[in-house]
Amino acid sequence: MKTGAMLRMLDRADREVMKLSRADKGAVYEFTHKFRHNPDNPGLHLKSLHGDSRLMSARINRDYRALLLNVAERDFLLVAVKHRSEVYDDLSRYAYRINRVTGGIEVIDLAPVGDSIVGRVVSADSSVAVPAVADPSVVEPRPRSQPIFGHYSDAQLLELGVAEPLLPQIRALTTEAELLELLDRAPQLTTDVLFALFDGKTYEEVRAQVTDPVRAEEPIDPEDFEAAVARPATQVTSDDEALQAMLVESFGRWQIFLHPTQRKLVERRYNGPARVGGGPGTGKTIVALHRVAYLARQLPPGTDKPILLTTFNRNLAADLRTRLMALGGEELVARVDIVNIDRLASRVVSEARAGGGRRVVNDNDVPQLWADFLIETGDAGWDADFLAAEWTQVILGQVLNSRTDYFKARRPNRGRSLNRMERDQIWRLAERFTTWLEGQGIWTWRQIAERAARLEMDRAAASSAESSGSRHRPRYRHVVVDEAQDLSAAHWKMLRAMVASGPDDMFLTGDTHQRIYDNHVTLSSLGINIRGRSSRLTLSYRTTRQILADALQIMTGEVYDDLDGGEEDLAGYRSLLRGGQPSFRGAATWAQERDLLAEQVRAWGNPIDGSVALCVPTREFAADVIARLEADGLPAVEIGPDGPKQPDGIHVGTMHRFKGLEYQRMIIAGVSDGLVPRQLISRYRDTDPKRYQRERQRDRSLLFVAATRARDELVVSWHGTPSPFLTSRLVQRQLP
Ligand SMILES: Nc1ncnc2c1ncn2[C@@H]1O[C@H](COP(=O)(O)OP(=O)(O)OP(=O)(O)O)[C@@H](O)[C@H]1O
Repeated sequence: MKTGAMLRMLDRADREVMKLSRADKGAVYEFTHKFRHNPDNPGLHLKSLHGDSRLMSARINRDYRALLLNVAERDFLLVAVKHRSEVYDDLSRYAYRINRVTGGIEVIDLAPVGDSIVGRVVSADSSVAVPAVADPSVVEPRPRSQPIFGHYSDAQLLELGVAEPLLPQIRALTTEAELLELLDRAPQLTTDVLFALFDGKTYEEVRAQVTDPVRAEEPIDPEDFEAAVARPATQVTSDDEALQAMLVESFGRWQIFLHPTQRKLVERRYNGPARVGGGPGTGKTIVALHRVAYLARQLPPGTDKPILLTTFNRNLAADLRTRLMALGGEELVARVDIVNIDRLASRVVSEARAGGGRRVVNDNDVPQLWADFLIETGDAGWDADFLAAEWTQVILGQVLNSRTDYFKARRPNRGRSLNRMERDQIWRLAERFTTWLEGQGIWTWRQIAERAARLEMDRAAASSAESSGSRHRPRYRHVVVDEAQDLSAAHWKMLRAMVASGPDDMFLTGDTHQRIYDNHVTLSSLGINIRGRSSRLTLSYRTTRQILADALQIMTGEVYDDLDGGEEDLAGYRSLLRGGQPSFRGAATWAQERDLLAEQVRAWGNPIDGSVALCVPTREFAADVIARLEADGLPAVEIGPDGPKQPDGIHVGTMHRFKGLEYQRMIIAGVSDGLVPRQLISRYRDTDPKRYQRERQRDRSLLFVAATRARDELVVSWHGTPSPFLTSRLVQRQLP
């Protein structure tokens, strides 16, 4: 006779468990272990409850009881952990239903709105105002008695996925405070739909952006709990190890509970390269990590590393390693090559001994090197900046083989066109420049990427020419790339050559709105065809709705690409988290602005636990801010190329350094005209308008990235005239 049982935990229950004392958490773990072994163990007191026929309770310890849904024979779902005094009192307060849209199991708290003390105090205040348009920062008064969702029929709300048992309460909502109270405990899809409608989205927009992405593909039987528990919309954990990590060790919810949209992307079989886009904080990196774990689970056993996980820079690669370790431990990490893209290229080059012992110089130095070269060789007539960009982006960037290739090359985003004679001159100059660099024993990361791409393409060609049993197998079975928007064409060519074309070969995550290095590519022209396999995440897990709305203002009027020649926007980008409005503060001078910063940090209680960061446009400003904080006796920690030098202290860094980081509170300072965007790009305004546009967009993205690192609070400050990226609506909110 079989004595064991399946026991899964619903994501909602884990929130309750996390609030328990260490000893009680331990008891929950013991309980789940025992229960799985034998639910009929008399010590567990498993029994049915009144109310819902599937609802049962079992004893965790003296004080706590587990509420379980019996989804099928010997198959249980832990839906809540309650103090024994609450278990019998409160049963009618909760309903357990299968959502007719997603097919997932939802726990619905039916407590009346206005029951909480906060709810009563706030909703009694008739001056409460509610926003009526897409920007939650815009507040317009609404008469107290008008129902908020009066324009929508029950059928419409249900079609959007709102939980049916909540309809009477939703109908009665008349104030924002009541809505917020209800949404605090409503199922996630209900919250998401109601917020979106409340923010002024149309019914059709909400259906397309919020509901459709989580809609189950098959028809839903609202009584079939066994099918429901297996759907991605029921966020559960089932294995002991995950549960133990949750209960005993510190863990991130992302390690266990994926949003249904995220899970679908992770577990899908793709017929070729796939791409996941989406705004900041929507969990693209999380999806990339889970995708790696998912792919690793399908691999035959071995000790090799058939999966490559790469990203743009060093600190992000280090962060991926840490998070992958948290997700799957040593066993998973052992099967994955985690390396940033430049280091990968440099490894390929050293393996082939193609580096010739040259020292690598920073790509930012290339314009100066070109200028030196032109002076030394007396070649007038060409602008060093122009040549530097043409060399890096077109000649090296596209891995052009010959002058003939260069004659034919497309030069997207490069501004002025070049005739054949000019191309001939540039090609020859580039050849001489390369020799000149070599003579000095130096080369650039761009050159390394180009060399590595060439080596890998040759390797792939050799392997396809050889018969089976070839020495040259593709390096990887799967390639997963995070921050894909920042890779250059040469990087893509190298990666393409490292993995054989086929199902699940490449998985890319990234957001072109966050492109902060000047790399623009069309993937299909590089042999990476993502057509029909491109998806987008839209729900931010990081930033509040208020921060997000202001960050989106920064992006006003700009057009972004989809890495494949088309356009992409942030439609549907939203958050369910709430907080205060970001503050905007202007000062007359930089010295006064620094005082403002110090005052703000003081107002936050001078927290030095690494939860606060200050972001500035240049290194000089960073040095000034560090000095100012230190004058106040505060430990300031610079964010270097490998991330913050220490976890504690107040972190200070330039905008570029903030990619991939997250802070509870952030100040972005020096957001002044002439600094953001950088003054020096104005020289391209007339001479090279396309370049001007590109550089301006890049600076805008830097500010957007910085603004979306803040989880709870954001302050933006400037001195003199504010940056043109701050719309008048934002500047008008300036504090005195
Ligand atoms: N399913 C989830 N459950 C809980 N937290 C999540 C989930 N998905 C993402 N997060 C959290 O949201 C935050 C942002 O996630 P992540 O870094 O993956 O976003 P991203 O889209 O890569 O952001 P960016 O584009 O800004 O780099 C992280 O703190 C992450 O832990």
